[in-house]
Amino acid sequence: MLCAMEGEELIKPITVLFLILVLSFLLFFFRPRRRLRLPPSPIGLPVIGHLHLLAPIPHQALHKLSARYGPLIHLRLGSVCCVVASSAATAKELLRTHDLSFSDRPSSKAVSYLTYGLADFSFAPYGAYWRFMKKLCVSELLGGRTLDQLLPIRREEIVALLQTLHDKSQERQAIDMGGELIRFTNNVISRMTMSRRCSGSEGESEEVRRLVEEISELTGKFNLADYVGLCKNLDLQGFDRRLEDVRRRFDGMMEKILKDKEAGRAKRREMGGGGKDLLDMLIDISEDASAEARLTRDNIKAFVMDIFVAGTDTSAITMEWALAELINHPEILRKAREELDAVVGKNRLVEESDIPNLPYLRSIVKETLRLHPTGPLILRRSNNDSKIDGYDVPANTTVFVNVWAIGRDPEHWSDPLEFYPERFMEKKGEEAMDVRGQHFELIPFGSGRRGCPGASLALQLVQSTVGAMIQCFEWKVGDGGTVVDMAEGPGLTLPRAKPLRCTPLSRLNPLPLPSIPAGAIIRQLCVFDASILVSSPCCCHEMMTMRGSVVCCCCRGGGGGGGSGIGTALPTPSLFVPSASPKSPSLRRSQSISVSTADPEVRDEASAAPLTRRRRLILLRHADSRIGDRFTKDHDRPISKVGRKDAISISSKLQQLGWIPELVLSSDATRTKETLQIMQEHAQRFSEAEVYFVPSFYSIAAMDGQTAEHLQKAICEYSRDEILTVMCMGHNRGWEEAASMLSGATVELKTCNAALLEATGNSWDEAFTLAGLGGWKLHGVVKP
Ligand code: HEM
Repeated sequence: MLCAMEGEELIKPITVLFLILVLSFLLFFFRPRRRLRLPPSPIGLPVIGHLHLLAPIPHQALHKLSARYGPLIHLRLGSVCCVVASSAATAKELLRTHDLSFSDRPSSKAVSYLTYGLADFSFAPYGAYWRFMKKLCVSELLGGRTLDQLLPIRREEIVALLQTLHDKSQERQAIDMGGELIRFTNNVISRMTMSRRCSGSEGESEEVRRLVEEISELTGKFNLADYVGLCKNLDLQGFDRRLEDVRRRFDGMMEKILKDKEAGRAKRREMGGGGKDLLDMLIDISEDASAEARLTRDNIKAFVMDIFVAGTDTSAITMEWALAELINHPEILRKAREELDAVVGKNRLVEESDIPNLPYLRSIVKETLRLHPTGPLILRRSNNDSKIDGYDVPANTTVFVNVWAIGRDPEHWSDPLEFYPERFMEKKGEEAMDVRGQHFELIPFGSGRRGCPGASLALQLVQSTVGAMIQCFEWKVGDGGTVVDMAEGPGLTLPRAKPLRCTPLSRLNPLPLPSIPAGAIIRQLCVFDASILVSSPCCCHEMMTMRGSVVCCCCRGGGGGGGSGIGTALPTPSLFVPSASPKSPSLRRSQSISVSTADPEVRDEASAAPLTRRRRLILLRHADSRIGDRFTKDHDRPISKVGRKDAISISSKLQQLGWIPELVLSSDATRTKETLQIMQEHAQRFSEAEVYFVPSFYSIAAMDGQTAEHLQKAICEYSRDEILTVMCMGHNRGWEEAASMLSGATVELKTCNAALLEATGNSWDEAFTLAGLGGWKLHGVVKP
């Protein structure tokens, strides 16, 4: 009886469990399935889907399809599900509103093989490694500080290019400008990356150039194996053999370069000092056991490949299109030359530091990037299901943003096919339209997390080179033609269908070339090593002390200004310039630096007229706060006793330095409000500022990588052009991340620390546009 009872009791739970399992199984398989609402799509063919619709030039074909089916369309390329965005609004939805969901890139057999299994940066999946590399790119490798240090390389290569053009002009021969410009950008990138040129007698450097061409071709070519499942393991197009050959050659060459580099580093260590290129910085980080992520040898090789592939053709082809447009528009060429003659004159070569005063030249480059974006299709991949414009975009969808089509959208651009730089100068404020991902009707460098980290370098290079070509030469169509053919050819980077052949005629004879002092490159390359910093003509007039001696800090603004390199530093003991990288020992030093307390306006000495205005941004983290009880929300935590003392101290120090804000934008959290209140009570001049509490400052600081852009928007919205000093008060991580991203240095902000940043521009919008990420000058971090 007892046994029977126990048996029954046992059977009951098993039966119930069984029923639950059966029910769950039935519910799962017969659940009402939500039908996906995919974007509109043309009729596809079996197996290949819409592949046949992409010929002959994908971005043009996609543009035609979007004109018929709308700004968001759905395609099936073989077995790969894709969506294509062709309007500013849909691009914004994908790249800003849903940035995180679309922050991966699709991979292909060629990409995966050539990048050592996605060990690079451009195709690395969005995750910890990519974030580490992004930070490194923005703050060091491609940041403002590094770009300044490598300025002499760009200047020297421009001079070499002009000299070549000048020599050829004497022979009155038509030349292949595309070829000259690709050689030029390869030389710049190659010297910045590994201190070698890509032309001349160095055979292996020539090989780099050939390899870059082949890698770009292979990664951009359509491979059936990536799209049609049946062909996955077949090599119908003979790709595999070429991939193996290219990778073997690239790897062999990189191994040799790395070995040479390692030998050179060992020698330099023995002798002390020495310059650093990007490869040195990468090796430093790979050897740093305390680095956030460990860089492997494959990571380094793959990153070098990225920089070459992403950075050379794109910039060269942009310059080629700009020149072609100028030759076809002599009136625009004349106006640009007049601007250059008025601002720069004929006795010296245009410099990067002249660019802020050359709005027409900047507009020409913007107009070129609008009509001829050398990344015509941005490629992303969704990592989860999203809703865009009311349509479903499932996870794992390949996304194309048609930048080329967006730049020609008549909704945003009048006479969109006209080359008309004036459109950026017509209405007040429009001239400052940003090309770096803020205005979605013009996104040649993409936008959001995966936006181009080389945009500042590319703009500096393209603007100054196009400026120099306009300044020094008249241009004629080559081989007897009268108009340059503007047809596009197939390829990832919008190449021209026919090479640009033209004849340069020297306009200034002799060319106003600067004499480059021997050792100038060493001085710039070795800027991390103070022992090699010596006096030499320098652009900036600010000095810093390093290892006891006072030297020019070579901070911003190009060179050739002719100031003496040696001067006297102002004593400002409470300021510390954060190291370029806390990870890399050679970049870890902190130095005292002078802070300009002068009127923040840059003046043309001859006319005493203001040209561009210095704009100062103080990023202040709130003072120390008390841990609240369990009923106090984080937002409402008050500041502590130490915080009070610190707030008083920081207000005195900022006042002493003359960094007094006219506008304060502050988070509305209790601890930031209280910090400001104490500062205002203690230092009268802080209470004269206009104050706005911006609630979003509290939440944005917790979001990964978004604070800098958010601050830019808030400042442009709340500030007026005549306000020259703005203080933004908020929280970490966002505040120190924004200070690092804007300045290109690694900035640490403890509570009540203020980062002092400066950029120039006639408006805040212009200052942000011109400086970009990494281009703000960091004066230092003030501590209580
Ligand atoms: C006119 C010149 C250039 C143009 C038009 C251009 C355009 C672009 C575009 C459209 C993207 C994709 C952005 C996105 O997904 O939102 C990109 C990514 C990238 N660019 Fe550039 N670029 C140029 C120059 C450079 C230079 C000079 C470098 C470096 C030396 C560079 C390095 C990169 C890298 C590493 C990426 C991948 C970023 C990532 O995946 O996170 N680019 N570029």
